[in-house]
Amino acid sequence: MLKNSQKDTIYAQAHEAIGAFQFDESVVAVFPDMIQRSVPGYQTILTGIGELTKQYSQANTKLYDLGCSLGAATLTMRRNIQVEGCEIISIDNSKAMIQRAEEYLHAYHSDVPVNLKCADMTEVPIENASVVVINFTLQFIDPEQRDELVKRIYQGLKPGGVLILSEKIHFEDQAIQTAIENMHWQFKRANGYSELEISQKRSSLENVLISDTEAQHLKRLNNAGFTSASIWFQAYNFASFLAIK
Ligand SMILES: Nc1ncnc2c1ncn2[C@@H]1O[C@H](C[S@+](CC[C@H]([NH3+])C(=O)[O-])CC(=O)[O-])[C@@H](O)[C@H]1O
Ligand SMILES: O=C(O)C(=O)Cc1ccccc1
Repeated sequence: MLKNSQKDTIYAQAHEAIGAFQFDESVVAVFPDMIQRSVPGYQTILTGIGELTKQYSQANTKLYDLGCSLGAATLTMRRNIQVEGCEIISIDNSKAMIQRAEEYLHAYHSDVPVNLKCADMTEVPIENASVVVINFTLQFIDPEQRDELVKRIYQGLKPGGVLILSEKIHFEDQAIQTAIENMHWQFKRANGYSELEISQKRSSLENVLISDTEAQHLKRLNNAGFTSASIWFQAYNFASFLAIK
């Protein structure tokens, strides 16, 4: 039986001390609601991942969803593969996420095999890949490990393969940062989050979600070997990059 997703009220009550944000069972239970109400453009990005999968998946290759959570990107990739012999490898290091993702993915039939694994994405080999998706997860990886991971992805991609990387970003210019961060908080208020919920979640993400700027991302992609790389979608401080090998 597929469990229904619940409304996110995790930070609705006042807490004396706010612990570091974790992808545990309580977050898993509310995750679809949480991400939808917190990330502007999330649905549009999933649609774009489907379109790019249609364009760039190559026959007899692997597609990766690194930091898959409940498998939302995996599902849209799986629906859009139109070539033979593909396999999707979906990785998350939260056991609670992977268990629930199994239920979601088995709820729909598909001929494309999905290999769901509970593992650290920095330790998973990437090989014979046509499409690699990292949808809002590089931001949770130790900044010192990011360059190496993106390099390994470049090396594991076939010529003509793509990396789709979505991230919360910040801005070098403090006035721009303040303006755009305020727009994000306004988006959350409009989606029913209270001031208390917004500020407590913000504290819990400190030192957990460590964002880069657009320039840092593009430099990392270029240094890894990608000569074609650009933002293809942005809503406030949430951006998605496309890098083509
Ligand atoms: N080292 C790691 N290795 C593997 N997974 C990790 C690691 N660190 C964190 N995670 C996992 O990365 C996911 C990030 S959520 C991705 C949304 C999804 N992509 C979506 O399209 O719905 C984004 C967000 O919550 O902002 C969580 O499930 C973590 O357990
Ligand atoms: O909620 C936020 O402020 C975010 O930055 C996005 C987010 C969404 C889901 C889990 C963690 C962070």
